[in-house]
Amino acid sequence: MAFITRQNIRSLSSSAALRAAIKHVTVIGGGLMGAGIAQVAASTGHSVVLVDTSEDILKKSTKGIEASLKRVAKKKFAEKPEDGEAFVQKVLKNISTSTDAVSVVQGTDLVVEAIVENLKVKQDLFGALDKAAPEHTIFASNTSSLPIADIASSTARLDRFGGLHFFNPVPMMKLVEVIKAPATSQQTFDALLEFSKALGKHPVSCKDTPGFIVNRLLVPYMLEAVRLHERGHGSKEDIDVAMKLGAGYPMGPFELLDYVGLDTSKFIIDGWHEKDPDNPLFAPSPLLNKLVAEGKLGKKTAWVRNLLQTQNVNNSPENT
Ligand SMILES: CC(=O)CC(=O)SCCNC(=O)CCNC(=O)[C@H](O)C(C)(C)COP(=O)(O)OP(=O)(O)OC[C@H]1O[C@@H](n2cnc3c(N)ncnc32)[C@H](O)[C@@H]1OP(=O)(O)O
Ligand SMILES: NC(=O)C1=CN([C@@H]2O[C@H](COP(=O)(O)OP(=O)(O)OC[C@H]3O[C@@H](n4cnc5c(N)ncnc54)[C@H](O)[C@@H]3O)[C@@H](O)[C@H]2O)C=CC1
Repeated sequence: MAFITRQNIRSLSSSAALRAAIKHVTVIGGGLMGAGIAQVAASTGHSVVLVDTSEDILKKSTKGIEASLKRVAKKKFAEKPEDGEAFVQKVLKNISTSTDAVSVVQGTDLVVEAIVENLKVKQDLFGALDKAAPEHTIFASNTSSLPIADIASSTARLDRFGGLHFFNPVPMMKLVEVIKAPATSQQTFDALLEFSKALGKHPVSCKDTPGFIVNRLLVPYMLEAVRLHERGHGSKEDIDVAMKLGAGYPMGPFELLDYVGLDTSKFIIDGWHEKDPDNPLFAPSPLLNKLVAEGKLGKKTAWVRNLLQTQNVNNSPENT
């Protein structure tokens, strides 16, 4: 039985205040991860603005969110499909889109960045947002592999900057790694933990170390599978089947690389290799490099091709 003490009341009310504090969320990057984060935040009653670089991308992101919500609704409201449709429409109403990050952050409590895995690009974005966002706004990066402290260094709000690392597909994966960089305040860290719980996720606390917990283990494993194949020790199909049936993983390493994105996986491994060139776990893979150079990025390739086609149509003389 829990006794109500003054300390309990204090901690309950401060956690309720933190939960209440994050109402409006700006998600930057409407790709694989950003669309999922926006969907989950909107599904849990947050008001969300999703930002990307073009209206075409945002249209695709919104379509993807709608399709994913329908999958969720199909299960959640199996008995009452009409409630499922109402749920989808209600969640979509919580999401608006913009191509102007600087103007939308002016009224936001939390920025979650999920753009390309490149330190300079992330720093430039946060540097610009820092000047426009209110004092209380917390900044968080969904980076897979970059130090949060390095990204935060482009801002003057080191205490209000942390990591929120979600997993793909965001609507299905329960984990969020919450990263406390050396300068992240306890209040910010607690607010990020509370926010993750408010999304229905299970947060774990991480230090600001390369790959945090999951990717420090998962990325070397996926790359070792590629090397195993490059050495001629197994076909891609057999390696995938072996890890699914022999180790109980839901996807084999090649399926997972395809799912995460070959470009993102390459950004991660190249960045770590640059910092720690003697570590054989971080050795670049010729096969991965070749596929990325050919524009074969995995599951997202069809999405990107589709988008380029749409842009070509929109830019064609008939449409101008
Ligand atoms: C790189 C990084 O920084 C970090 C990372 O993210 S690493 C990657 C981490 N992710 C993983 O390891 C994913 C491993 N894979 C899995 O867990 C599972 O394969 C999976 C959840 C993705 C799919 O599950 P599955 O049973 O294999 O396949 P599938 O039959 O397609 O899906 C089952 C149900 O999940 C749900 N689902 C799957 N993806 C969904 C999505 N994007 N949105 C909504 N629902 C989804 C649906 O309800 C689906 O049922 P329907 O087909 O009826 O719609
Ligand atoms: N793919 C994965 O499985 C996971 C990726 N991540 C991380 O999440 C981040 C995003 O990854 P993905 O969603 O996979 O990438 P993605 O390539 O699918 O999407 C990135 C999106 O950001 C947009 N973008 C780029 N620069 C921008 C800018 N300056 N302003 C606004 N939008 C911009 C792009 O147009 C694109 O739509 C990366 O840091 C990645 O490491 C984290 C967890 C899992």
